[in-house]
Amino acid sequence: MLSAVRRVATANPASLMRPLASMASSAFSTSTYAYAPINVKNITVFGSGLMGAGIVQVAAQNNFNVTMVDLNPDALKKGQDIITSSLKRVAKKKFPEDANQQKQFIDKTMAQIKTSTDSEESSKDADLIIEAIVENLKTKQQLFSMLDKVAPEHTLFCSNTSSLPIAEIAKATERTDRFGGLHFFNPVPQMKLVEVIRTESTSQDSFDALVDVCNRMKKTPVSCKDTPGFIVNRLLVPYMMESLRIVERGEASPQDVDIAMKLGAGFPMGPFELADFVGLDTMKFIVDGWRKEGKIDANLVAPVKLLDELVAQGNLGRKSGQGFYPYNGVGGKK
Ligand SMILES: CCCCCCCCCCCCC[C@H](O)CC(=O)SCCNC(=O)CCNC(=O)[C@H](O)C(C)(C)COP(=O)(O)OP(=O)(O)OC[C@H]1O[C@@H](n2cnc3c(N)ncnc32)[C@H](O)[C@@H]1OP(=O)(O)O
Ligand SMILES: NC(=O)c1ccc[n+]([C@@H]2O[C@H](COP(=O)([O-])OP(=O)(O)OC[C@H]3O[C@@H](n4cnc5c(N)ncnc54)[C@H](O)[C@@H]3O)[C@@H](O)[C@H]2O)c1
Repeated sequence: MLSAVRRVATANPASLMRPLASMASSAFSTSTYAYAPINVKNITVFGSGLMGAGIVQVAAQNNFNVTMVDLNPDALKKGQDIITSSLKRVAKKKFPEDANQQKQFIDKTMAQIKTSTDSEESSKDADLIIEAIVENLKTKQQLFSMLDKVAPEHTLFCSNTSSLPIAEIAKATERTDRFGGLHFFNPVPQMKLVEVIRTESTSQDSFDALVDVCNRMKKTPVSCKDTPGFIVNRLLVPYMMESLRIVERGEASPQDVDIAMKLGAGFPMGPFELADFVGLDTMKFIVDGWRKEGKIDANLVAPVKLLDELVAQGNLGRKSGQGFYPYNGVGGKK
């Protein structure tokens, strides 16, 4: 086994997944598809917020037919604004001297995207449904339980959850073999990584189809078991919580902690800038959820007043204009 792992470790990322996937299958049930493996073309994304909008954009940029669903037209408009603002940056890089080409690129990408508040209508032609709604287990379970009754039998279901057990979300459906996790990173258009999570019920064909979608989105997929925080967040949560405690103990300011981690550890953002970027509400959902679940050292996720107070005041970071730092209307730092 070890020599096999060493052998694949030198392979390029795309092929790395297949050997890992086959090795991983020894740790998971290899129940075969009840339905023919599918070539995903139509993707429906639930949630048009920070992450849902980014996932929709990247899918549309890579020629998937995409439907973006949220609760109301205002939320959908916010998602569309996130996408157009990002596409302008991407277009300027792709066609630096050609405003006409930039406009064509943006218009073509936006034409691939449908928006809707009708969950049932938006699911009936989906090959893959990706959920990126609020980080709340009950809400996610309610959504998938409803979708399981209206989506085609072959449709794959995925959650973009940062911290919730995929198996817990999946158990609200009758398609646990066609259910996995696709954990994208923020900002989705810029971050190459996607964590592909399989539960003990995810079939090999479903897992392979999800890896294929990541590759077609020009992402670099890694495989992980359905464990708290998967890979990145399992390491990120303790680091960010200890950053909070450094400030809570009066040992350093958020600004100096951020500067220290950027200049001392080479991070692109310090922990407080990152928390404002991700959203303090999402952060609190994650930490409170892990404390309740009790699967990791309770000290790592003990409550910190500073975070709880900011969220209680509605200071959620960039998305609300104020978090650890103040922001102007478009989410940039003042
Ligand atoms: C302290 C509180 C503790 C609370 C405790 C709770 C703990 C919980 C922790 C878990 C959180 C989990 C969240 C989630 O599950 C997992 C994640 O997503 S973690 C976040 C991962 N992302 C990052 O770490 C981002 C790090 N930051 C960066 O990479 C960069 O800062 C940036 C965001 C890319 C911005 O880069 P800058 O250099 O600052 O600014 P630029 O504007 O120049 O951008 C650089 C480059 O990127 C392109 N770009 C940026 N944003 C976009 C976009 N939205 N769309 C398209 N392109 C974008 C930009 O055009 C530039 O391109 P270039 O010119 O360089 O080619
Ligand atoms: N923010 C990040 O950096 C980040 C990164 C990776 C993963 N995630 C995960 O992605 C998910 C979304 O996070 P976000 O930051 O995009 O949140 P967000 O608050 O920006 O967006 C959530 C969206 O979901 C919508 N929504 C809520 N309930 C819904 C429902 N029943 N049907 C349809 N839409 C619904 C909301 O209206 C909102 O527009 C969470 O599970 C989070 O853990 C977040």
